[in-house]
Amino acid sequence: MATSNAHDLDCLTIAELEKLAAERMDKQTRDYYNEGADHGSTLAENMSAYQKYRIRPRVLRDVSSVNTSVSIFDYTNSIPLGVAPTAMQGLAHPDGELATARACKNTGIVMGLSSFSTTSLEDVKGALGPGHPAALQLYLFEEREESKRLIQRAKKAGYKAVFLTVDTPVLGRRNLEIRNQFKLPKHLKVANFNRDEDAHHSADSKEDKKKPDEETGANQSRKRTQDSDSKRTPPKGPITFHTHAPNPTLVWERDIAWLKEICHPEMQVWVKGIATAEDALLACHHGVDGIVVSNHGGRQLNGALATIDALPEVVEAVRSQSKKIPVHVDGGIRHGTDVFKALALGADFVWVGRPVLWGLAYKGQEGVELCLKLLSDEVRLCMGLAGVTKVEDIGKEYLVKLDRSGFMSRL
Ligand SMILES: Cc1cc2nc3c(=O)[nH]c(=O)nc-3n(C[C@H](O)[C@H](O)[C@H](O)COP(=O)(O)O)c2cc1C
Ligand SMILES: CC(C)CC(=O)C(=O)O
Repeated sequence: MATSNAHDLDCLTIAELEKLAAERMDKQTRDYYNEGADHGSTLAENMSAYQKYRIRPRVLRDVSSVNTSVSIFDYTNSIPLGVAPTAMQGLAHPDGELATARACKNTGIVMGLSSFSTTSLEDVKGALGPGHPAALQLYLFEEREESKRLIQRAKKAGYKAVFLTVDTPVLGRRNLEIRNQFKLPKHLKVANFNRDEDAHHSADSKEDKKKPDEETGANQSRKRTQDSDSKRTPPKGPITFHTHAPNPTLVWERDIAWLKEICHPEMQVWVKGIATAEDALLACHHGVDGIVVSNHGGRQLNGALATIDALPEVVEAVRSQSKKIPVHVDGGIRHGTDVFKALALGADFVWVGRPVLWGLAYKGQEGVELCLKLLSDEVRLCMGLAGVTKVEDIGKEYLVKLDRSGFMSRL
């Protein structure tokens, strides 16, 4: 993405974008998008943990030409950053995921699409165009046939990868969502499921196919979480995120093998939601194609470590393996310097969630483009000021870490 001098003078930072978006969203949407699980300490720490690192800039290095691009899925992405999959973007703007897709296309940035999008995966891919890469985030349902159909549709539409979300065996406790009795408004639907075309495949009763009621779903989900294992039954009825996204039965051995069988060779299989070296090694052992270090933007296990703190052990574990797979990270990235720090700590690429939703709520496609442009300009500026002209040259020699007493150490 080329740096341009045209600025939106109302919005020069992601922090300003957050404020502008907050004024434009209704309470239910704002709370759903912005909250973290429980007390929100992991959500806050995802951001604040970046402040433990400072950049060691180098000078007199001819930074007249800075190349911020990286290759992902055989595509030249304009910056080492992608749009993380976030559910139900129709809540932010009537154009929803289509606006995000068009913005990704215009800025040369890969898009992650949530299974629980309010636009179908085919329409989103159509808006991105044939040469533009996308990854489908997957919640692997207990009803395997439903997931299989979704994967096959993604393959047909040209998605490059599925990102299996592994941090959601049960849904984290989001108190505002509970208090607001979150409901998808009637004019929106989870567009990849409960479609007429799916009806002939489904064994559900007629009664089960009535419009999803997310409030009832939330109650069902809470009830299922509280039930003991012996009483737990697979979800029945229409597919809603409260009932179907959490799947407590998933395990490495059976499910990764199943997924690879269905996806390969056309689509890669990644795991999203890794936070430890042990699980990174298991991911390598089970032959996944890539890892996203993530805690779901602090929306699942509150008290879990910040993703930038989990990243080094995951990178070290993956580097100890003979077959290297890419390690990406998301969570708390709000500035180009955060992107630089994550790359310096060994990430190959980063993904951003909420800032994109704020852009969408602010001005639809234009707002998402603004968000991506702000981050892009900041990455370029940071690289130039740190004395780095290529992304692959960003390494740990550019960072120091501050301990609690303010003592700085080289990495
Ligand atoms: C409103 C919202 C919805 C999300 N929906 C999904 C989802 O459907 N699937 C998923 O794997 N992650 C989902 N995520 C998590 C993001 O993919 C990503 O991990 C997280 O937003 C990164 O943190 P950040 O928002 O601080 O950038 C969602 C996050 C938010 C904020
Ligand atoms: C479909 C959902 C579970 C969406 C989600 O991942 C989230 O709200 O964090």
